[in-house]
Amino acid sequence: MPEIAIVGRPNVGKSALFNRLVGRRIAIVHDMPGVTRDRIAAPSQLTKTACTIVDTGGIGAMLDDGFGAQVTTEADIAMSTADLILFVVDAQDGLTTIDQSLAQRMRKAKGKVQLIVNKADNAEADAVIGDFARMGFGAGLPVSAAHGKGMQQLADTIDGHVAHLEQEREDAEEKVSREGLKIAIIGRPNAGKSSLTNAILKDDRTIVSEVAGTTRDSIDIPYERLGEQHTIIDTAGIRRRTKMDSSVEVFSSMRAERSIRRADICLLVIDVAAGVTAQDRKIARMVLAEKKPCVIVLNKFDLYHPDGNRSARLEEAEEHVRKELFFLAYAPFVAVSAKNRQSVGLVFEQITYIRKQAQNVIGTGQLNRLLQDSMQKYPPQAKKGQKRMKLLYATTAVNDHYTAIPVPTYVLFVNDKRLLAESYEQYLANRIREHFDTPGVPVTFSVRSRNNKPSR
Ligand SMILES: Nc1nc2c(ncn2[C@@H]2O[C@H](COP(=O)(O)OP(=O)(O)OP(=O)(O)O)[C@@H](O)[C@H]2O)c(=O)[nH]1
Ligand SMILES: Nc1nc2c(ncn2[C@@H]2O[C@H](COP(=O)(O)OP(=O)(O)OP(=O)(O)O)[C@@H](O)[C@H]2O)c(=O)[nH]1
Repeated sequence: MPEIAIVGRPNVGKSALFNRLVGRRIAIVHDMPGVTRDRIAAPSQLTKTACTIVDTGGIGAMLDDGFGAQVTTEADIAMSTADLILFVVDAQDGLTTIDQSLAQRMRKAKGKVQLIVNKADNAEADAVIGDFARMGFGAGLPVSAAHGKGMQQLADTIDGHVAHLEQEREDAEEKVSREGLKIAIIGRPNAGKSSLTNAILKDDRTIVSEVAGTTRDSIDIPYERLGEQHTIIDTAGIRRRTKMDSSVEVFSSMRAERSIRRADICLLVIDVAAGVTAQDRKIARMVLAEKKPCVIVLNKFDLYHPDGNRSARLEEAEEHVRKELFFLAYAPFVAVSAKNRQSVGLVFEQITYIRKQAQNVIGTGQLNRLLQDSMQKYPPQAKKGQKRMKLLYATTAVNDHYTAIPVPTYVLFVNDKRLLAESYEQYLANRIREHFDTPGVPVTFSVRSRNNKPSR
């Protein structure tokens, strides 16, 4: 559901406006540290379209170092999470320096900022409205939350914006259904990528050969499966030329990288008979770096201790692969024999399951509760002489454009990101994984604090 955030310095009337929009009379108090979205977000009652109104006021209160920092943090949260920001100023106070610094901060999100001039109760107030235009967000919409003035125009503005978003989403969905799921088949030369592609397509459109790196080029193969559109990106090796022998691996990893970027999901083909090699690890790291959904395909399983019992072999193979590719722990794996077209259906079972589970994006309220709860159970350790890491607020940012498999980034707003240890981040990631079953999709964080620019 689209999110409309109300941002502004203290006392401009954010709560009053919030209450108007959500149809509540009583003011909401923000006296709890670590307020979660539940207490400050509510469905809009005034608009035609369904959306959530979020009052950011109070989120930054935990910072206890002045409302300047508080308001800035709230604006940052709104910018990274909201679909539309209602930037509220006070017609009776006129333009203040805090308004101006907020404006400065929000300039990069200009397209989604709507200036609201509140407390425009009467004609006198209208006189100062022109001043606010200096901030660069237009003249602003004059309203009076206290008297209910301008509420219809405000509702119309929000509706207009939501309709625009809806159109964008529909266009993107249409594109996805047209193009289908883009599946990159990657792996080192000779792992069996072409064989897997053929097994999937059940014909011999690509040439399979005994020599490493024989396939001509990476190719996009559109095809339909059970009424669903897919595109297979077959990242084949390169033509083997004698003088190029030593660079075969370099070229193939460049190709792999390009394919990974374009894909919605990667099938990382491992020649299980040969074991995980340095090049497999390199390609796996590319998948992780691009934050792509992934299934590990253990190919040539027919050659892996063929006489042993299947489940024991599988267990052993899994142990090896998990150990070698520990950083790709989110990726489920399947053992197949592409050449014999064995178990190839399992690959699609995984893809379908991943796709289905990925549609359940965690709600902000749930996420905040889970993380606060996790932090209470096992609080972050403070190093000597250092502050303890505090989580102000967490939210989920799904990659901007609609994709077949959305990959969320968990945005954590903390007091100081330098206090967040990698092991602690891992702990939080594991908690998320435990509670929200999204196999095949990486759990990644973007950690922000007011002292530092976002870097992760
Ligand atoms: N005259 C007038 N007063 C208003 C209007 N809207 C809000 N107020 C008053 O302004 C004061 C602050 O309103 P709030 O809604 O609490 O402001 P806020 O921005 O949420 O404040 P913080 O919670 O401190 O961030 C209250 O005394 C409101 O009654 C308005 O449209 N006109
Ligand atoms: N035993 C066995 N051999 C396989 C299997 N899959 C592929 N192979 C063989 O492995 C070799 C390489 O297979 P390809 O599909 O050409 O591998 P590729 O990854 O596309 O190779 P490049 O084009 O070099 O990147 C061929 O000889 C295949 O017959 C399998 O499941 N079992």
